[in-house]
Amino acid sequence: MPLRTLESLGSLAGKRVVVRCDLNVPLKDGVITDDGRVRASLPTLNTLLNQGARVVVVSHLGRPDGAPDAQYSLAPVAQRLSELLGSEVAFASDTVGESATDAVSQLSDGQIVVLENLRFNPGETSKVDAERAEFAEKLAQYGDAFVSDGFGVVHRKQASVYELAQILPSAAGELISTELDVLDRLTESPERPYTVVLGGSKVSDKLGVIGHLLPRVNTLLIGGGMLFTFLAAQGHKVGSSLLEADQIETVKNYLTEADKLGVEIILPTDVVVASKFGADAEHVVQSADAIEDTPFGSSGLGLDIGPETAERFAGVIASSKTVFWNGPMGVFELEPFAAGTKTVAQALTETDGLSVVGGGDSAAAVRALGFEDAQFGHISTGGGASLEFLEGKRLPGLEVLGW
Ligand SMILES: Nc1ncnc2c1ncn2[C@@H]1O[C@H](COP(=O)(O)OP(=O)(O)O)[C@@H](O)[C@H]1O
Ligand SMILES: O=C(OP(=O)(O)O)[C@H](O)COP(=O)(O)O
Repeated sequence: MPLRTLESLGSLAGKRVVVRCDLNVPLKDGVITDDGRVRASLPTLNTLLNQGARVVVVSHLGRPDGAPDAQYSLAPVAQRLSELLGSEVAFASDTVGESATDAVSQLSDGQIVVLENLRFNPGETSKVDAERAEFAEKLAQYGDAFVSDGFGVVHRKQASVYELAQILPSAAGELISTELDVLDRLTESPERPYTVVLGGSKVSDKLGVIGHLLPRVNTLLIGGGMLFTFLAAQGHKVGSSLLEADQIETVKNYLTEADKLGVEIILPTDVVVASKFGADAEHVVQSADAIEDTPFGSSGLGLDIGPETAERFAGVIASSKTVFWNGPMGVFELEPFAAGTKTVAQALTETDGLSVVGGGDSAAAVRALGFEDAQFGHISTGGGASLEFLEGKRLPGLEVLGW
């Protein structure tokens, strides 16, 4: 079934429309360091505002624990949205309380409010269906219709993504439609060789997709926080690096399966090992099979792929016809550990084939390192979401919109 698009909702003039965006932007000391996801939400919001809808924006930011936590407030995001729209954006200091109710009731046609972080409420991410449904009912009181446009969360079965879409007349926004157009090209008949580059820190989330990706790709390049579980699976010690010890057996199976399928999984041969997590840490380039043999011993932690690995990855990317990349190769936010991510990004900009970068931090990384969006085939706002899409999974946030 085709995805229900905005047009299916008819004219929304004068109607209250709840819009689920993914405004989960990186923040440093309360300042947005990359506003890509806010910009990506503009087409749908402008379409609705121009129609004269009363727009109620909901989003999560970070992973707070189901209770208010000032460091995850959406207030700076509402401010940035106002600057980008060039008009006033109201902000409610709660999600379904008095402030939200007042702010929504005061909206006139063509006006917009951002409600506080959805994940300040335990119902949003609850594992109990009835709790999510109850929270969705509360959100539904603010809308006559629902537009789902947070592509980065369509793989999450959460109240504002799934249950809310079942309560109100609902459709996908323009961002979701655009994202799916590009990602469809990667799933239907990707030009080969097809390479997927994986890194980042959401290791347990993303290790799970590898099994499903293996039959679809020619080569997998593994960097970022994910690489240490692979090294451990090969029997190497990884010091204090990020490690998912309970995934080691699964990773061993991936390595065997890849052999059977003739898929190459390329692991780093060298790693940048640091004395601690910080920009001022001492650091050395070390062979990936001897991470603990540095002056930092078992307290050393791998924070980037090494230069030999980065060059090897760049070579594979250059000779690929389709490349999808999710997850920075290292802690790019700290200058000493940004080189691997930069080399990989540069290689993607130089490939003749289709290059797609996915993920909030990956997109932020390429921009922070000085690349332009136009140098890539597509920059997706969703990392986990696009990976799960590419592995052929049914995504709850899309299924509920008819897909
Ligand atoms: N070796 C590493 N150890 C710890 N964190 C890492 C490492 N490599 C990359 N990261 C971190 O991964 C984070 C991004 O991961 P993730 O959220 O999975 O990516 P995305 O948002 O693009 O999907 C970045 O903040 C980066 O600092
Ligand atoms: O940043 C996000 O995903 P991504 O890091 O996979 O791109 C989305 O906002 C989803 O956030 P979540 O992984 O906390 O559900």
